[in-house]
Amino acid sequence: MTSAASTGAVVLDGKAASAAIKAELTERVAALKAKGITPGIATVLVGADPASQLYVGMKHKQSVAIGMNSIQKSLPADSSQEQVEALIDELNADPTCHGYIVQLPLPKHLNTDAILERIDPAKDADGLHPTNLGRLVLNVNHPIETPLPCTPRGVIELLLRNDYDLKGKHVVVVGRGVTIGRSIPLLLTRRAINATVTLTHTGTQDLSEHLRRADVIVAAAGVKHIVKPEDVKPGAAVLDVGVTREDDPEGGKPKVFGDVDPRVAEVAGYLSPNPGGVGPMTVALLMTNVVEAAERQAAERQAAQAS
Ligand SMILES: Nc1nc2c(c(=O)[nH]1)N[C@@H](CN(C=O)c1ccc(C(=O)N[C@@H](CCC(=O)O)C(=O)O)cc1)CN2
Repeated sequence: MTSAASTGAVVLDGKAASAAIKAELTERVAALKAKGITPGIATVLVGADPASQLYVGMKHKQSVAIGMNSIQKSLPADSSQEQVEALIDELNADPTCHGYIVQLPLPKHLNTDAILERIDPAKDADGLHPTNLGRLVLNVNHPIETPLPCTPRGVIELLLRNDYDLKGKHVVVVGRGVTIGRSIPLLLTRRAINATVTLTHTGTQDLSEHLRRADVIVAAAGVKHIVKPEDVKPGAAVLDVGVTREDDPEGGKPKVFGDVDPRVAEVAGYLSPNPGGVGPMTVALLMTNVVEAAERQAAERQAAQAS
């Protein structure tokens, strides 16, 4: 655990936590390989959005580094719904692929919901298939543990790996997107965690008042610096998840901003940097979801052989 030298806030270092997860996964992948199963992860990228290309590239590189088989599928931006769905069918049928994601956002002409719904729920590495989200709502983990959305899982893992106890804490989530805002309250309120959650969004009245009551803030609205230092209770844990890209008027690289004003470091007790906080955890938990899918397959194979 490190403190930001000038502020005293504990830095929730996502690079360090994800490195620890990847070291653990490397051993689990080796154990699967010893049983004749190489966990396979696939990504589907439609179009050439630079940020999506970066994220898909990171997923591929890190999966290979821990010994997984990585399959990268790309389609042009003007692909039809049928072409994307045909690729989904191909991955559903591919026995070397244990889990995969469709990189979001998709080009606007495509029906994202229909594409996500076509993914085999057992291979849904993002945990965004309606069956898996429904199982999360119902809190059912039998006969299998449902794949959970990666960023919410990453936020919680980042806190737990920094010995932050969420039990009884009041968490205010900002943002109502399905990848984080809508799903993280369901995880935080599980009995094993026992936090209490307020879900806010850009339409919330008196957002500052809600934020000031929070022990933990998860900022995932995608609005540059929506969380200001005066909104944060001294000592609170603040996790910066949102990303806003602004073009450089001078033609340089786009500038990247988080949802949290950097001056929050002067007030917060714990702060996840952005970059270097929740982003690396998302990738680590994605790989975890796929390794878990391969482990389930290994267990099923063993059970079939025993019977
Ligand atoms: N199908 C999905 N699409 C998207 C998801 C997702 O979980 N599933 N989340 C985001 C993008 N994302 C993963 O896909 C993602 C975002 C950021 C990072 C990350 O590690 N960022 C680095 C900074 C990288 C840089 O800009 O140089 C960091 O925070 O340190 C990983 C994954 C939207 N789409």
